[in-house]
Parts: sequence; structure tokens; C-alpha cells
Amino acid sequence: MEEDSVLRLEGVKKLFSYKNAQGGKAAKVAVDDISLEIKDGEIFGLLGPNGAGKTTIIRMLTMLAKPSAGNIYYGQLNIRDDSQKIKELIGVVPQHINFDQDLTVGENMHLHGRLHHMPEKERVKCIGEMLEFVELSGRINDSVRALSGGMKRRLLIVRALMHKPSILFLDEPTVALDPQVRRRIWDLIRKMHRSGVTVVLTTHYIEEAENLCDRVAIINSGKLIALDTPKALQEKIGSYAVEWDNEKAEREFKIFRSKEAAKDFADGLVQQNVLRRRSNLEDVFVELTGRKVNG
Ligand SMILES: Nc1ncnc2c1ncn2[C@@H]1O[C@H](COP(=O)(O)OP(=O)(O)OP(=O)(O)O)[C@@H](O)[C@H]1O
Repeated sequence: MEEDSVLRLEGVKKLFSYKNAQGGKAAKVAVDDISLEIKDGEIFGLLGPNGAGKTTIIRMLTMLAKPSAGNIYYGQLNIRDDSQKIKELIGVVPQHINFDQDLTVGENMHLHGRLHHMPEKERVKCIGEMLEFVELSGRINDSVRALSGGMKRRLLIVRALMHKPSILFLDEPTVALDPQVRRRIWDLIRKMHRSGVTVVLTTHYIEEAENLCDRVAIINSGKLIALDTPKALQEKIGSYAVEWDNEKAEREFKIFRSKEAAKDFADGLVQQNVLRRRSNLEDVFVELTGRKVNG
């Protein structure tokens, strides 16, 4: 175990059993033997396409689902024996907004605080601070229904911070938000991170993983394909890319280790719309899996 590790997965597996169309028994391996460590103070990303197994991993880490095999440790604590203690350490931001829409902003926050056994005085103080943190102080008495999508998401994030967890999990924190609102959420995640929280998030947005994460685990079909800093992952496959349109007007690309090799290749191409650029995490994903993250 690494010294600065706060969370460790050892051979974690999740199998879902279900009935197939013929009424027979079938099983789906959603998470397949994943081992990794998350370090204190990092922003760690689980990147993969829809159905890769990211949500299932987060659900096991936050004890909403039990692993079929393997172990999960928070420091010395094990999710099987120490779930109560671990619940106090973690905050969870679900993928879907799950406020009580008939309650106000303040009432929803109080509800969450009561679930964590926070006394009223502490709740009032904390809610004031949290709403200020996300510039929603003026909305405390408004119905949650009246907030924009971006505001609801900011509120969802600070609600998960009320009991002062040291690790925050966010499942697709910016899904379905427009680019401007997405950037605002990124700023909020960075701000929380600067205040000392370790962040674990899932995403299928390449840009999100590249911009936000210190390290990224690439997940495909339940398996861990690669894990490193975005820069190191890019450098592993080669830092330079050339792309062009093929005969069917589809984009193709090739990766190179040197700028000169990329330039020579690009200069020799007769195809349309030739572009030279730096490689990115999408290229890493395609090189390693043969498929696109979002396609
Ligand atoms: N309760 C379940 N029963 C059967 N199969 C399931 C169940 N939950 C998830 N799966 C399957 O497990 C696989 C992984 O799903 P999961 O939701 O973890 O993926 P994901 O990477 O989070 O994708 P998304 O971003 O779409 O949520 C998928 O093939 C999914 O259909």
C-alpha cells in the first residue's frame, strides 16, 4: 500500500444476475477485477463510455452496492466491517438530481444535515456557509424547483459536503449541462479540492478528465485499461497526432512520438482536411480499446 493512499481497491468485481429473454439465468460482469489506489488530496477520474462500469464502481465505493468479490479499504478501514465510520468520511453526489422538489433550498439542506445527525445550530451555520460557497445565499427560501439546472447541481455538490467529508464522490457531475455551466462546476470542484477534499469523479467527457483530474483511470467493459496522469497517458501513446478525412469523409488519425515524424506524415498526405495537433485522452482511449469514448 502506498503511504498517501486513502482508498484502495483489491480485485473488485461486480456480477449482476438477471433473467434473459428466454427466462433463463444470465449474468453480467459489470466490474471485472479492478485494483487501484486513490491518493490523499488528488482529483481522481474514472473515464469510460456509457456502460463501462463507472457508476457500479462508485456505488460499491460508497456502499450502495456490495462487491461480488474483492476488497475495498479506506486507510485501515474495510467496507465490510466499518461501514458506519466510512459513511462519515465520504460525501456522495449522485448522477441524478434527487432533491425533494416540493421543499425549499434550505429545507432540503436541513433534511440532509438531520440524516447526518447534525444539531440544528450547526446545520444553520453550515448551510449559510455552503450556500455562500456556491453563491446561492439569496435562494434559501426558494423552492428547489425554481432553480436552474446548473444551480441545482451546485447545490447537490455542497449538500454532500455538509457533514465535512474528506473524500467526495461525484458521478458524472456535469452531464447534460451546457459548456459554460460545466466550467462553473469545474471551478467549484477545484475550489472544494483546494479546501482539502479528495475528489473521485466519473465522466465520459474527455475534456473534463483532461482539465480537472490529476490522475485518470480508463475503464472499458468493466476493466481497468490504463491509469496515470493525463499527460503521462498521452505521452505513452505518443504526443503528436495527425488527422484527416478518409474517402468516406470520416475522420481518421495516427499518433507519432516526434513532431518531425508527424509533420513528415502530414506533408505526405493527399487527403482532405489534414490537421496536426497534440494527442489527447480520446486518442489514448481509441488506441487502447479500438473504440471511441462517446460513440
Ligand atoms: N442492476 C443491474 N442489473 C443488470 N445489469 C446492470 C445493473 N446495473 C448495471 N448493469 C450493467 O452493468 C454495466 C455497467 O453499468 P454502469 O451503470 O456501471 O456503467 P457506467 O459506466 O456508469 O455507464 P453510465 O455512464 O451510462 O451510467 C452496464 O452494462 C449495465 O447495463
